[in-house]
Amino acid sequence: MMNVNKKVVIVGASGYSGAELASLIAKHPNFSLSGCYVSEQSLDKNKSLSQLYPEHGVLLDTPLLPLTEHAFLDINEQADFVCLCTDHQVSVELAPKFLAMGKKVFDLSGGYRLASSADYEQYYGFSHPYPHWLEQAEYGLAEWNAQAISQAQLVAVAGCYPTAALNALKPLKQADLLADQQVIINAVSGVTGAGRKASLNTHFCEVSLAPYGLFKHRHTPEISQYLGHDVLFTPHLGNFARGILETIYIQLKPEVTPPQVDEAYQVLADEPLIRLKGAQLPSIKSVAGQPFVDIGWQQQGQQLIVVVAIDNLLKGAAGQALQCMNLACALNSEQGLKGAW
Ligand SMILES: NC(=O)C1=CN([C@@H]2O[C@H](COP(=O)(O)OP(=O)(O)OC[C@H]3O[C@@H](n4cnc5c(N)ncnc54)[C@H](OP(=O)(O)O)[C@@H]3O)[C@@H](O)[C@H]2O)C=CC1
Ligand SMILES: CC(=O)N[C@@H](CCC(=O)OP(=O)(O)O)C(=O)O
Repeated sequence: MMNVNKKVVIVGASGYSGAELASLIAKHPNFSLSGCYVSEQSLDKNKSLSQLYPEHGVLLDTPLLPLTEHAFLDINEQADFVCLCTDHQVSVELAPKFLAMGKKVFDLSGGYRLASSADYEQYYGFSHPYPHWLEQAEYGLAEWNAQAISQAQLVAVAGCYPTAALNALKPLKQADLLADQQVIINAVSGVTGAGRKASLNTHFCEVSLAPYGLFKHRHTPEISQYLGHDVLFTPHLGNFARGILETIYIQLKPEVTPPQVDEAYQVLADEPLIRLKGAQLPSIKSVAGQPFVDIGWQQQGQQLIVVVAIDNLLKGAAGQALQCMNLACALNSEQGLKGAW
């Protein structure tokens, strides 16, 4: 094993993706946690992570520090990598500060994922203040952009729904099997996808199974941009804690045969965190709490239905962020992930 030892800071460590990432870092042979931060006003400041997440026990007996001016000085001195597990606009403002210190930044939000400033206005509701960094950011879709991720100073870790959709669709696009029609993606996410903060939509008594964000969800341009194909994406919130399942409806080009589709997926056959299921269809149960992407498909004539499942907090957030950090250190991207399951 290479002699790598990187000190990692997590900002937003009390949130669902931040705590998951802290737990992965604490167990990783080449990384150590050098600081876990929350906002200056946080109700959780100075609590320990294990107080909030007792399931992690002493492993995360580390304090949640407020991100004060002094904290920035500490981070400048101590950290190699900074992971932002914060809301988009918080990440947009924080990233340039850490980049100016020369840190490598791994942003789990959507703040640096899209190429177009106009898309930020339309889908995120703000005008992007740092187009220079937007241009520099590399998209953190580990299996598809490893070389760029390994060199980048700013990695915009891919979104949860896009991670599932892109791994399911890019093999078909790359093999030129998709007809021109829009691809239709129906997705269901568990409630941890909405983060830890309280809101009426995620209240236990309110959660059911319901669609949201029709035509305007911010993951529509993210999937289209990195697939190079139009998609109609509809997310749903389901009444379970974690996991994403997407059912994807595809019109294939004329004459495309099932063996050609099977062959297209072989591009992912050697990826340690991707499990190709063929005609066996994935479910949330087989991926929840695990770092994998499960992909299954069935074809009838020129219609293809692909079903893909991931855990939103692992492959959809913290697990993929860890893959990107591994790539930045020339480690195997699954280091600290695969052996644990
Ligand atoms: N949950 C998921 O499945 C996924 C989430 N993401 C993205 O990752 C990011 C985090 O998501 P998630 O973990 O769900 O969010 P949470 O709401 O669970 O956590 C947000 C964290 O940010 C902290 N925080 C808020 N404001 C600030 C600030 N100004 N400075 C420092 N820390 C701050 C919060 O603590 P406090 O408010 O107490 O300060 C908390 O620790 C988001 O951008 C989300 O879109 C990406 C993929 C999947
Ligand atoms: C269930 C739920 O609310 N999910 C979130 C998406 C999860 C997420 O955090 O989005 P990013 O991957 O872009 O960061 C949503 O639809 O806004």
